[in-house]
Amino acid sequence: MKRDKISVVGFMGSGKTTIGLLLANFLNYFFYDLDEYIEKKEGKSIKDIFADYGEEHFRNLESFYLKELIEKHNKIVISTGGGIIKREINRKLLKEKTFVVFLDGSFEVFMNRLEGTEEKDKRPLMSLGKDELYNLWISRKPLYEEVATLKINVDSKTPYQIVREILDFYGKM
Ligand SMILES: Nc1ncnc2c1ncn2[C@@H]1O[C@H](COP(=O)(O)OP(=O)(O)OP(=O)(O)O)[C@@H](O)[C@H]1O
Ligand SMILES: O=C(O)C1=C[C@@H](O)[C@@H](O)[C@H](O)C1
Ligand SMILES: [Mg+2]
Repeated sequence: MKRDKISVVGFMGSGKTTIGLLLANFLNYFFYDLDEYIEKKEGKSIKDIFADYGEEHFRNLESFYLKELIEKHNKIVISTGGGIIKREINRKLLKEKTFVVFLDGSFEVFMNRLEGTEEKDKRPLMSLGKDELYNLWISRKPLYEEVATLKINVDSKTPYQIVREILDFYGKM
């Protein structure tokens, strides 16, 4: 059961959406990006959800829709939002029900990859100062590690190389 559900976790800009989609295509699994799923289900952008109802409300939606996706589907890849590991209930669910890929790497690389992309403006937390964002990454890193079935360093690797590594490991499980 657990093998049929893959989740991708990591900080903003680590490549969750890119890698998750490519991985799903290789495996012929369904693909869901949790951020996009929430926006579609709620008919509102994440930025507007944060602005109108606050982060706590967004976190409630995030937990609700994560559970819904995991319960509803098999043969699925879910790319999560960067803050999914904040809540213990999400970490427990991810660990118990999915094969979790943590996209690790350097903060500078993540920030450079987001620079100049549309994604940057879509993420309310990207308006935090660089020091605050860095501290957020440092405080979250152990939580990503706690849930990870597989940790991959994504610095200086193409998306194809990363997916190949995941598939190599996944095939051996
Ligand atoms: N391995 C890689 N090498 C080079 N560029 C990459 C790599 N992975 C992702 N990118 C690029 O980096 C940017 C961020 O990637 P992506 O949107 O997949 O990250 P994310 O983790 O989903 O971010 P967010 O948390 O903001 O949703 C995109 O422009 C993407 O094309
Ligand atoms: O790192 C975070 O806390 C977030 C990351 C994004 O993927 C979105 O889920 C949202 O902007 C919050
Ligand atoms: Mg994304």
